[in-house]
Amino acid sequence: MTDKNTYLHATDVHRTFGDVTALSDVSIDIPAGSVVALIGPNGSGKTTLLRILAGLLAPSDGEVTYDGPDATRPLGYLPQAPTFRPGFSTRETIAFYARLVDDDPDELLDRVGLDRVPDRRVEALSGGMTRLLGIAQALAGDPPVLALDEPASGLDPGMSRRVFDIVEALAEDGHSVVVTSHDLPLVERAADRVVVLDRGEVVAADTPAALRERTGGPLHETFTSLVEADDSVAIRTEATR
Ligand SMILES: Nc1ncnc2c1ncn2[C@@H]1O[C@H](COP(=O)(O)OP(=O)(O)OP(=O)(O)O)[C@@H](O)[C@H]1O
Repeated sequence: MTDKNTYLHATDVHRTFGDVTALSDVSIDIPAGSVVALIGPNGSGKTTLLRILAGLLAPSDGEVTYDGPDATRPLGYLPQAPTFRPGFSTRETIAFYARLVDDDPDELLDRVGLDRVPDRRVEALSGGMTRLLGIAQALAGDPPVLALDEPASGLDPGMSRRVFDIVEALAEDGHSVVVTSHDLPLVERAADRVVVLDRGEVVAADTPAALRERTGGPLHETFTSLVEADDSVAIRTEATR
């Protein structure tokens, strides 16, 4: 049975890469009007799950269903390392994406704080600015579901907060937002629900407050108590990439 206010469902998702199991029987719902944060150690399967949720990678088993409203663009996606075609300015780049979905490029740039550098070539943007342009691209067309892979990574504290403010505002507007992040204080502040992955499995899925109650301390303490202290999996799988 699916909740009609849940825009995206992943059911029993399993994904392998050769002999590496990246995800094992993962089931999660991404409700409308909320932020779901995927957290977990490096190599725990967050990006793989996000890409499967975004329809960019097929699960080896299980399924993902979109149950949101009809939309020109149902889902916006920010990759972990957004790249853009060199030789074009920030505004030309976002105008390309905006035109596809009848959106306003200047508003998109303004939303992510890039309105001051419309003429800068994309190859001259800093790492953080490139990420912000990626977020603007993901927002184009106002998709009901946003899947953002580490949107605040590499950003200064002010910009990180701004990005998470955008994330929260999107949820308040009724969007479904699923986000991966290693910034646990920001996750704790912004997420309605936190899914903790470890070695491809969901080891906890709850509200930040409920997770905090497990240890009585901040989210990073719960995180540490939930995930196994062993980096051998990440090292082993790195060799097969
Ligand atoms: N294309 C691939 N080929 C082989 N293994 C892969 C591939 N993509 C991911 N993996 C493996 O799947 C596992 C999960 O990787 P994933 O990138 O989803 O982790 P993550 O939680 O996003 O990590 P990080 O926090 O470092 O970004 C890792 O062990 C990784 O090495």
